[in-house]
Amino acid sequence: MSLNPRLVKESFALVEPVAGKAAAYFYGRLFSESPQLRGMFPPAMEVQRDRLFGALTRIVWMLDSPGGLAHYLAQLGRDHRKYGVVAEHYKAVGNALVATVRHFAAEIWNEEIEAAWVAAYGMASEIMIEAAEAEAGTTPPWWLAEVVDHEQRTRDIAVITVRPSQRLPFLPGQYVTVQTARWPRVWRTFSIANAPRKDNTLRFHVRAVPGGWVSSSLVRHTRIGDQVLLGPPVGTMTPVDSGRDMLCVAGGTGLAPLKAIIEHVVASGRRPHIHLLFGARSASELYDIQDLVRMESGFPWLRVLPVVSDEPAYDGMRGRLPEVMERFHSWAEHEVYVCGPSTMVNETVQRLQASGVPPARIHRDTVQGEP
Ligand SMILES: NC(=O)C1=CN([C@@H]2O[C@H](COP(=O)(O)OP(=O)(O)OC[C@H]3O[C@@H](n4cnc5c(N)ncnc54)[C@H](O)[C@@H]3O)[C@@H](O)[C@H]2O)C=CC1
Repeated sequence: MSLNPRLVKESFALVEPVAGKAAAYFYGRLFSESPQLRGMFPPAMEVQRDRLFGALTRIVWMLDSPGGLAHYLAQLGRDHRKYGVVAEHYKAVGNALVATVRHFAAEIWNEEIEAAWVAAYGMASEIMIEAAEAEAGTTPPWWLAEVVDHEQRTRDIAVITVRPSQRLPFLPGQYVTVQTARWPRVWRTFSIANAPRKDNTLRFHVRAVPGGWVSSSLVRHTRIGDQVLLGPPVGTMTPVDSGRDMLCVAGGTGLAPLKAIIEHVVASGRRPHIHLLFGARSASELYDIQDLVRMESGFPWLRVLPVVSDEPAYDGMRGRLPEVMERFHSWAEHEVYVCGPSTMVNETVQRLQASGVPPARIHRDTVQGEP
């Protein structure tokens, strides 16, 4: 059996347009064949279904770039330790996955395509299992952390500081999954908003989104002294030490990882010029501006530029972030970091590329928020 990315992609193209149905079919197969696995998943499966497809789509489209894929799969494998996943569970998942693609790509299905899927899944699961096993014994599958600070910055946004009971090593710009006592087995991702600290604390910028179980629980129902669980750090938007000046474009709580990156650069002793565009819908939503102004006054090479999009009376820089960004000089020589709502990130990245910033100097990450 050999890897055949073309056959996998061609058959997956028939599944993608019916992603919702396919995910439901997949979990139906999985739980009917292995009912003991149901308890590992949250009671409500909607977000889980989207995640499955998000990950699967990413894997399928990355099959031609083995280096990036292996890195992604290794992170995924390490992250899955927190669910209690062990090697034998992968077989059940593989069977359900192949059955699902066979069902939805029935019109073109043949032995060759089946072999391509079995080979691709075998390769992917092997990398995930090996990465997970390599960490067993040295790194915990998840960390217990105590909430040591909870600042309500707006009605919906809180800045929360936690201290894990064991050291949690991470790189500035990475994110972790968080589980609260209120919603067992429901994990949501949040970026760590600080560079690694001696006291081992981590900060999160959390907006309670409508229908967001974990975010609402963190913003509205969590108090100092409460405990949360954290998954291992993941993400590839980390600072590049190229010596170039930097542009950071932050939409709302997408500020979190960019603040960690800036904190890291400031502490490194390097002196690049950093422009931080921090966008919010209204002035009152510029929830971290005081902290940022403090950072700016301690590091003269940092310029914080608050931008407000939806408040005509705002007495400062107004407009949509991707457009405001273009009012300045060219960013073609900068290292650029972008984070926020996905539509904002996509448009910002497109405009940067169109204006001549090479893709390799544009750094972004795809963090899945709630709901
Ligand atoms: N909390 C965290 O740790 C992290 C959050 N994120 C993501 O960041 C986002 C933050 O959301 P909110 O704070 O609710 O932001 P928001 O909806 O309040 O918007 C923040 C800024 O982005 C701009 N914006 C929003 N949609 C836009 C669009 N379609 N085109 C151009 N500009 C647009 C707004 O004008 C505003 O300046 C979420 O999608 C979240 O998943 C990403 C990484 C980490």
